[in-house]
Amino acid sequence: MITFPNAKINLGLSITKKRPDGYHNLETVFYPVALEDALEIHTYSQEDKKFALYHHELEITGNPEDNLVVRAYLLLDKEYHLPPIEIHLYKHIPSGAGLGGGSADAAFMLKLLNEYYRLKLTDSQLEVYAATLGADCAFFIKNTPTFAEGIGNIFSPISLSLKGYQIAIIKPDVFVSTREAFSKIHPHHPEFPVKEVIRRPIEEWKELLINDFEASVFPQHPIIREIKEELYCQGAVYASMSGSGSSVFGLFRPECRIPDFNFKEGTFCYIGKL
Ligand SMILES: C[C@@](CO)(OP(=O)(O)O)[C@H](O)COP(=O)(O)OP(=O)(O)OC[C@H]1O[C@@H](n2ccc(N)nc2=O)[C@H](O)[C@@H]1O
Ligand SMILES: Nc1ncnc2c1ncn2[C@@H]1O[C@H](COP(=O)(O)OP(=O)(O)O)[C@@H](O)[C@H]1O
Repeated sequence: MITFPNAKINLGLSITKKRPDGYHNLETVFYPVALEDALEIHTYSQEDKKFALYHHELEITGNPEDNLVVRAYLLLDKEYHLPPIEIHLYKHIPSGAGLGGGSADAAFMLKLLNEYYRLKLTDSQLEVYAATLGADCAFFIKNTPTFAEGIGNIFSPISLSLKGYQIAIIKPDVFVSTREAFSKIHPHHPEFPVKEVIRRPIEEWKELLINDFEASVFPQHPIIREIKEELYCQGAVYASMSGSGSSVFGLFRPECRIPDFNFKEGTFCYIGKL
């Protein structure tokens, strides 16, 4: 059985408070994007080991047992004693991009196992499992535009549709550590709360909708700021870094002709429709 975990972007991201447990409270809108990995599982005939993971295309660092799809499988296996499985992960969403690719893979693995082995878990139950795998992982269970607060795990649905808009996602060949990005933030409540700005016309977002990580990440990696500026030069109605970086997305009106970008070699570029 096969499924297609998709990326997300952050529309606005305010870091409001450092918590006693070291994590931070934040406010953001997660919006799904059709940039997809492919994830396939089969029951494994060789019963001497629990799983075999094969990944294809983009590289993922780390040991197989640390891969989030494996962690998702082992989490459900602990409760439901699943058969051994063979996993094929075709990676198209760049890692460490602020696009939530690892979290999407994990959430889609939970949904896939639920269907394949008829576990009859509800979305709410799947969200509880997903939340243990990563702060933004549970978003991908329902996978609809969502306002997130708390550590990024308390959700309320929002009615926001960007249907018809085009999106460009550009990721330069630089790595931003989420943990390090948080350590450079001075938390504060925003002048214009994300939840309110998002209800305004998209033309107003450029001045009002802010990703707090940009202020700390741009000075260290000027290339990310340059990409954002280029997206505005090319006609984006709104552009921003996603999550803690290092990708930047630009939203373009349906009728806008997106040019062929000419970024440095090693830069990831995706153009699609919302
Ligand atoms: C901050 C966001 C916004 O979208 O960044 P991106 O991952 O998308 O870039 C996400 O919520 C991230 O979610 P996720 O990537 O799952 O975070 P985790 O693995 O749980 O945490 C990585 C590290 O970031 C820090 N962290 C994470 C979330 C949070 N609310 N406060 C934190 O301080 C912690 O130091 C933690 O060890
Ligand atoms: N299935 C997976 N896909 C991508 N990264 C994974 C996966 N499993 C574990 N990881 C690890 O998670 C880290 C963060 O990846 P990812 O979630 O894609 O980035 P981000 O949180 O910036 O959106 C990577 O450095 C990688 O080592």
